[in-house]
Amino acid sequence: MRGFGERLTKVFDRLGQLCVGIDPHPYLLEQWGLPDTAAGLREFGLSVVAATVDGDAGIIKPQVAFFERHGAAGFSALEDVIAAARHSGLLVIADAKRGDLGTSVEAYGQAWLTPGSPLEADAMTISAYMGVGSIQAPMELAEATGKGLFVLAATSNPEARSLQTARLGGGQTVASSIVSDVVEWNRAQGAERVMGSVGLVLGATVDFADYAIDLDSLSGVAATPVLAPGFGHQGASFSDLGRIYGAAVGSTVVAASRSILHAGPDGVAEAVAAQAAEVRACRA
Ligand SMILES: O=C(O)c1cc(=O)[nH]c(=O)n1[C@@H]1O[C@H](COP(=O)(O)O)[C@@H](O)[C@H]1O
Repeated sequence: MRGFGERLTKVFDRLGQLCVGIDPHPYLLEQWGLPDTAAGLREFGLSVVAATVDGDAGIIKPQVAFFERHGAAGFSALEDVIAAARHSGLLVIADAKRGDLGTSVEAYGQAWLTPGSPLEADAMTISAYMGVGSIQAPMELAEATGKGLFVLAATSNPEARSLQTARLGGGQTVASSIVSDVVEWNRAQGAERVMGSVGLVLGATVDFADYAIDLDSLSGVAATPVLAPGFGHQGASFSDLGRIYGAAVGSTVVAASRSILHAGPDGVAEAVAAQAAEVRACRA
């Protein structure tokens, strides 16, 4: 069985590093001429999946919260969107940002990472702010099922800064302690891997020096993948990819949602194609 890190490497090689976010904000639905209902979200999501395939990008990231607003019908729409994406060969990162402990977080992991489950994705976002040890069960599940996780470390929202740069007893920042635990996990799973399956969320709007995050530690054997939101609407530019991510740029999933989706139903495939090409060019 191929691990998530290996599958991600293959997508990077084939199509590049752009990840298209599926964030069906009510204002976007209106702009797209769709109702803010589960049916509207289904149509929106399926259109973005088709545009991602047409625009030659390989990864999508549905924002679960927008679907959850519509309860069971919203989850049913999300199941259809994820299934269509996976059927088209896209890698799906469920942006669920779940965080819990013990058997509860284990169940969240099972919901998104178990092969054959209704919401089966390729990876999910997860919070370790109850301690990295609290997400041990989904980390083990991801390894066992060939799935991936992206653990929130230095998030793109400015209000996270004071918490995530706080220093622990040993002097490490909270964010850098999450980074080192995850890097260690990937190395412990086997040095023969090009890329590990447990990644980190490191926002593109963040100054990692301020967070005392050592980007060099993410590269090398069993590199730690990075999920990088913050481009476009939140202010970061693809042209700064190398400056922002340094040694980790080769293992970075470059995520953009509103800056693509605002192109509307008629322009979204073109917007995906343009941004995917721009990311490839910045990495060339
Ligand atoms: O986990 C995420 O994807 C995430 C982490 C983070 O630090 N910042 C962040 O913006 N995100 C998500 O990335 C998406 C950003 O959307 P845009 O700002 O429209 O590109 C939203 O779905 C956010 O919830």
